[in-house]
Amino acid sequence: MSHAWGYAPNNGPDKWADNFPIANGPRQSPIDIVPGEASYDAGLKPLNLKYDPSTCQDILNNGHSFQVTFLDDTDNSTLTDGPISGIYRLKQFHFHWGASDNRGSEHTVAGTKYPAELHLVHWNTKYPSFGEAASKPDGLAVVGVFLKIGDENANLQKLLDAFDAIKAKGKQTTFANFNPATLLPGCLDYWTYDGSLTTPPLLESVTWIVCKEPISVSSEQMAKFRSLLFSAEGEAECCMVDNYRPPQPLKGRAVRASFQ
Ligand SMILES: NS(=O)(=O)c1ccc(C(=O)NCC(=O)NCCc2c[nH]cn2)cc1
Ligand SMILES: [Cu+2]
Ligand SMILES: [Zn+2]
Repeated sequence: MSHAWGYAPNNGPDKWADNFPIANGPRQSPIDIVPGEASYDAGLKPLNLKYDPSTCQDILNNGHSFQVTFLDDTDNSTLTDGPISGIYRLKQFHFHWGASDNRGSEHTVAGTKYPAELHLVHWNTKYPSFGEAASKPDGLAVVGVFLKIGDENANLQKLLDAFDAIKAKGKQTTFANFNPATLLPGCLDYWTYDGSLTTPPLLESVTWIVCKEPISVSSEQMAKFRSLLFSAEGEAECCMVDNYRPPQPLKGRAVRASFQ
């Protein structure tokens, strides 16, 4: 799928409003999460994530991230409870990362940037499909998990081992029996707020659920993320790095915490 938008100076986040005016909308993502300004909500339930590895389909380089896509025609891999009502199905997960370890996440915590951020994308089954749900205010729920430099992450390594087959934009390969739950932190305390997709079309349909606890990634593993390309085969090679949108104005939104 070809795009005009990207992360370069000529087509990056500061230019997206030209073709997607919602970029300046009232509920844009990501945001800077300020823990001291989040309000504890005792009514928030624990996250209930139930993933079936057999729904894992393939891994692809879509030209702005790499994505693992799931079969979403059954309720085998779902998100329930947490801040949402009803059943949301897992569609895909992907990451955002930086050119160096000091940046890369989309959400920030009191101004702190992490080297990468995982997004697990789910859609509300009250709607017939992901595409339909993506245009509804309660259509999507994305679980965000920060990556922090530390021990090598063996579960993450399973993804990185597939990178040689998806180095360039448009490359895709079968990727079976991966359990995304292995990428979740031990503690599922979270912040939640109403937001949007962080890439065009920037639709304001996302209930964001950002985990407080990061997972680990080694610096060598981060270097492997940066070996992917924004460019397609035959094009001038352009490393896939800094594929993150910076924090957007809160515009009066409340950020709730599931923990005290
Ligand atoms: N970062 S994030 O807020 O979690 C997020 C951003 C975009 C999408 C999305 O779904 N984006 C449109 C779309 O329909 N994507 C499929 C077609 C496509 C375009 N480019 C690659 N695949 C999903 C999650
Ligand atoms: Cu795309
Ligand atoms: Zn994302």
